[in-house]
Amino acid sequence: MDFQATLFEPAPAGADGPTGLDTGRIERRELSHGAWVDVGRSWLPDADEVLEALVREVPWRAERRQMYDRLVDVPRLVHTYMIGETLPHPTLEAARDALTAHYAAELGEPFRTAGCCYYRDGRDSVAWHGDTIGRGSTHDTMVAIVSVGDPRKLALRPRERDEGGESIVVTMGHGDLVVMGGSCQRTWEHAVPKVASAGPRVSVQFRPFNVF
Ligand SMILES: O=C(O)CCC(=O)C(=O)O
Ligand SMILES: [Fe+2]
Repeated sequence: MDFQATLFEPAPAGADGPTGLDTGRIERRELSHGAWVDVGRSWLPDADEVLEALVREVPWRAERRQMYDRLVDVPRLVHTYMIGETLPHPTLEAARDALTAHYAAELGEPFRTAGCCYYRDGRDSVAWHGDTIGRGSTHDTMVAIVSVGDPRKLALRPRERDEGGESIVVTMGHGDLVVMGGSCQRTWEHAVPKVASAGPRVSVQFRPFNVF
């Protein structure tokens, strides 16, 4: 099931004004177990330029992981900008800072790192997981994702599925913002499933210190 616009509570109007990075347009959906997800459609300005800069300038790395007795390719390219590193487009830095300001009261700390994933086509994906390395496994936190390029689905499901909680899907389109918050990383899992056909998509995940 896709998100209906009507399922979202309008967020309190922000003081950010009508220009780009308007955090007043972000809408929240409460999930179970104290998890929630915020969505801002077409939120990121300069999305075409940002996509181009990301594809061109990020030092993309292919990873391989041990799977039982064999090494398998991780089906996407990755790179993480650590604290203090310059991001490949100024709009990404402006976005991170706007998100830090918007969520300051609720999050209590800035977004610091920027994880980048490059999904080259529909075969690239990320399997079900929570971002539970570091404090996300024990504390409420946030992971803010901006998505550029072809739309892909972010699927979310409660970790304990015997309680009847069904999974939901948020389509992440070009320039969209999706923030997973509250207990989402430890009580829910998320995935970007493979699809029959898709063009390139890059996601940038802003995280606080010690959340991965
Ligand atoms: O690409 C995305 O939007 C999600 C990526 C993700 O879940 C992760 O890197 O932890
Ligand atoms: Fe994740």
